[in-house]
Amino acid sequence: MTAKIGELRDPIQKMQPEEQFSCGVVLVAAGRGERAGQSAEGPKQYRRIGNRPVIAHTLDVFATWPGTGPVVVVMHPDDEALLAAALERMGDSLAVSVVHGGATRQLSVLAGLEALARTGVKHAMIQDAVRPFIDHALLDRCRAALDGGAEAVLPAIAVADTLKRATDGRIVEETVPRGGLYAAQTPQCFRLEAILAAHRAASASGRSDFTDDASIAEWAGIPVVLVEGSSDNIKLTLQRDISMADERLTRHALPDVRTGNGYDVHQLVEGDGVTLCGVFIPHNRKLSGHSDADVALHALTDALLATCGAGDIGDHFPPSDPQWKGAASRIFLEHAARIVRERGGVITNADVSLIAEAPKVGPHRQQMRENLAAMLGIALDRCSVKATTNEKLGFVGRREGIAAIATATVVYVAGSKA
Ligand SMILES: Nc1ccn([C@@H]2O[C@H](COP(=O)(O)OP(=O)(O)OP(=O)(O)O)[C@@H](O)[C@H]2O)c(=O)n1
Ligand SMILES: C[C@](O)(CO)[C@H](O)COP(=O)(O)O
Repeated sequence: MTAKIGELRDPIQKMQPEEQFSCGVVLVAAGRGERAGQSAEGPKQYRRIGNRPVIAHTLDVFATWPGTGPVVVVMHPDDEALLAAALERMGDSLAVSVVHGGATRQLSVLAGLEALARTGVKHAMIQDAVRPFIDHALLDRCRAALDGGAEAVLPAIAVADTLKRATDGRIVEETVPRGGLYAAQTPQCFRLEAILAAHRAASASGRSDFTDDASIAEWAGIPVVLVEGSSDNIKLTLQRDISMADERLTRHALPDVRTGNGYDVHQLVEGDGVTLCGVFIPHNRKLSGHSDADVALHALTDALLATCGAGDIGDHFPPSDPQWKGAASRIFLEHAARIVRERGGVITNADVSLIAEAPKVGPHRQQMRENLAAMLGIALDRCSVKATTNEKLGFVGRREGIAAIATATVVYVAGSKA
């Protein structure tokens, strides 16, 4: 993703034609994170949790949510390099622009809203960069309230602790009844025109100390509707919040191991040999197909694509396309491996079973495994080729065709785009 200060791409380009919802995001990230303390990685929004900057996790949630329109990131002028590095792996799924923030959160939000207003979107979600644990269900609840006509939507959770008021933080004065009290979260969502007018008015009247945007709406007389927040949606405020977030994403995260399977069959016709796992084996038949009909590589290509929901071989290489006539099937497998890697996948195993009465696979097995290892760029002991006859049963038994079954195992790294 490349974004320059002030640059903003057309927000509508991301929208489906039939989609009425047009909502941009203001992501405030211009704070100094003083309560969290100093760090070599920069202010808290750039600290690494789960091996990625906090802000990248937050942006990821919007990048994968279908309602997201243009995003304005509000940054501190000193953080240009930190932000550029954080955005580096985001890909092109978001239309991001960047503006400079102000001395308080309120002023930063105003700068973001002014930029977002230039895109023409109807709604704005205002989000703290330091709340990386928002989720799609929460965004859906906010969207439903906006779709229902709300001018201002506040995700919040009912206060669960008993509340005390104390004079100097040491001597309790009273217990505050907690009924009807809620802890405010972000994203706080608004009809853009309404919240921008409220923010401008607040600023013009000399106020710059509102700690959230719902309170500016309240101040301006805009009714604020509550939706259920999420107890996971904490704001990373102190060092211990950052440590806990890192622990949650790194140490306790299950490895994202995925398997995909693939199956393919090609007919045997008169010919002089078959190609299996890239090895040509002389034979009195050949496999018929649009490409070189390497049934093993086709099954493995499908298995790899299945680990990241990337469709099947026919989606990428339509049999109707003349350029694939007679093509070497390694092109298909290498393409699938590239897609997996681009999405953060590490291929850890490739297993192919061939089902054929003839020719004999055994003498070629080692070469086939070496071919797979080279095509996938992985170690030989992660590649397996097996063969069996079909005990003379069915179409394989009648030597009318050869079938292949493949299983791919891929580990996707935390924060990958798969
Ligand atoms: N002048 C400011 C202050 C805050 N924020 C942003 O508002 C969000 C919530 O603010 P907070 O947690 O208070 O962050 P900081 O102001 O950075 O923290 P601190 O008060 O500890 O310095 C953060 O994403 C922060 O980057 C901002 O964009 N501009
Ligand atoms: C906007 C906010 O995250 C809602 O809870 C919060 O008000 C930010 O507060 P801070 O004073 O900037 O930490």
